[in-house]
Amino acid sequence: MPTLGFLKKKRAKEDRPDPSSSQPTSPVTPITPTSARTFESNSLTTIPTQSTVATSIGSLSHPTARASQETPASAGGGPQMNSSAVHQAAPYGLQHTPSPAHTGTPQSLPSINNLINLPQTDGHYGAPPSQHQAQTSEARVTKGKYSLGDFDLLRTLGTGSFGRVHLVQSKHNQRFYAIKVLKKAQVVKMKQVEHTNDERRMLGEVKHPFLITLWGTFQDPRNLYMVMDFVEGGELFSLLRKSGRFPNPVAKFYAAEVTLALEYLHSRNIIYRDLKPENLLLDRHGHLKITDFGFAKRVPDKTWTLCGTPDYLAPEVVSNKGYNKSVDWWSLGILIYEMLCGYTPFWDSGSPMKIYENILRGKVKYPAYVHPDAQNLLELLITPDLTKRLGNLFGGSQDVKNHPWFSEVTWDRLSRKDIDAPYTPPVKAGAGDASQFDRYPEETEKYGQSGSDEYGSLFPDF
Ligand SMILES: Nc1ncnc2c1ncn2[C@@H]1O[C@H](COP(=O)(O)OP(=O)(O)OP(=O)(O)O)[C@@H](O)[C@H]1O
Repeated sequence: MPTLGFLKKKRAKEDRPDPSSSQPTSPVTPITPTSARTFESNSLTTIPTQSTVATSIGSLSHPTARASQETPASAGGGPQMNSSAVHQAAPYGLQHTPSPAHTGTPQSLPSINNLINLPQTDGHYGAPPSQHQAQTSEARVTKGKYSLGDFDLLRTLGTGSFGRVHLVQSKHNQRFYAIKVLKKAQVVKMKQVEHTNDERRMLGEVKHPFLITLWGTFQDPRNLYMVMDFVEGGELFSLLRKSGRFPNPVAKFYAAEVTLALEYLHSRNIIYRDLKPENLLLDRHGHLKITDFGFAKRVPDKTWTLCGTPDYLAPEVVSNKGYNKSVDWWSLGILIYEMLCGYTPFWDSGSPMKIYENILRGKVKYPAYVHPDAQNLLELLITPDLTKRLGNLFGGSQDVKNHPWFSEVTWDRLSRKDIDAPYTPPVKAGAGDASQFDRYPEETEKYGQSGSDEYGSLFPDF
C-alpha cells in the first residue's frame, strides 16, 4: 500500500533560468580564462599529460565543433567557475582553478597546490570532535557522546523543512563541524519521525568518500542534533545557478561522483530518494559530498512512500506504484539534465501538479547543445519503462558506468579522488570559512533549554 509521505514543497531557491533561453542567465560576470593560461598552469604541475588523461577520466571525447557550443559557463560563468577553461582546453586535471585565497579575485592565477593531484583524503578534518571517538563508522556514531556544551554554535549554513544546519566549532579540538538541528515538534507534526530515525541510522552506517560523515547525535527536550563534517565549498546548486549551466565535462565529473555514491548506497540496499543539486556539497577540493539522508531508506525490495522533491520524482513514485533503487537512477538523469541545461526537464512554472503531469507524460526536450552521448544516457535514465531504465537492469550500476558518455572516466581513480575537480571553491581550508553559503536569518529560540521531553521516546537512537 502506498504511504503518504512528505513532499518538499519547493526547491530551495526558485531562481531558475528561463528554459526557452538558449543562453544561460547569470547574475554574475562571466569569466573566460584563456586556454593559454590553462596550459601554462598545467606545465607547473605533476598531473598527467593530456594524452595520458585522454585515455582516462575527463578528456574531451569530442573536442571538436561542439566545444564552442558547450561553453555555457563562459557566457554565464560564475565568479570562480572556470569551467570554460576546463571545457576549452582541458581534461579534468588540466584545468585552471582559481586561487584558494579567500580574497583572491576570480581572475587570479591558479595556485600550484590547486593543480596537483589531490591527496587521497576524505576531506574532513581528521579527528572527530572528541579525542576518544573511534574512527570506524560503526563506533563513530555512539549515543550520548556529545552535548551542546561541546561546541560553539556559529552561523547558519542552511535551512530545511524541519530545522537548520549550523557551522559549529568544537571546544575540544577547535575544528569546525556542521550540526543539523531538527525541532522534534516539527518532525512529529510533519509525520517525519520514521524518516528522521532512518536518516540517523543510514548516515551512521555509511562510509564513502562522496557521502557526508556523521560523527554523532544527541538531543535535548526540544531538538535533535546531528554532528557532521563541515563541507566548506557550498552547494552545487549555488555553483550551477551562478554558472547557468555546466559544460559537458564538468557535468560529467559531478555525475560520475554521484554514480559512485549511488552504487555504494545501492550495494547496501539503501535508496537515497532525494538527489538534487541542493543536497550535493563541494568539499574544499571541489569533490562532492552528498548530504541530507532525510529520505534515505533501506529497501531490499520495494517501497511505496511518496516523498522527494517534485522536479526529481520518478513516474513510478508520482503514480504511487511500488518502487525501488530505480528512482535514484531516474533522479540521476534529472540531475545530469539540470547540470547540462540549467533547468529540470519537467519544470513548469514551479507548480508541482503541472510538474507531475509532465513527469507522467514523459516528454523531454533536449536542447541542441546537449552532447549526443549525454542525450543517449539521459534517454536511458529518464525513461518510465523500468525494464529499460539504465541502472535498473541486470548490469545494475555497471551499465551506467559503461555508458559511452562516461567512457573517459577511470572509475577507480575517481573513487580515490585521484582526479582534480573542475572547480576549487575559494575557501580558506579548516578556518570555518562559510563564505560559500548563503546568509539566513539566525534562530531566535535558544537551544538546550530544559523542560519536559514530550517526544524523547520517539527518537531512541539520538
Ligand atoms: N555537512 C554540511 N556542511 C555544510 N553545509 C551543510 C551540511 N549539511 C547541510 N548543509 C547545508 O544546510 C542545508 C540544509 O541541510 P539539509 O538538506 O540536510 O536539511 P533538511 O532540513 O533536510 O533540508 P530540506 O528539507 O531542504 O531537504 C543544505 O542544503 C546545505 O546548504
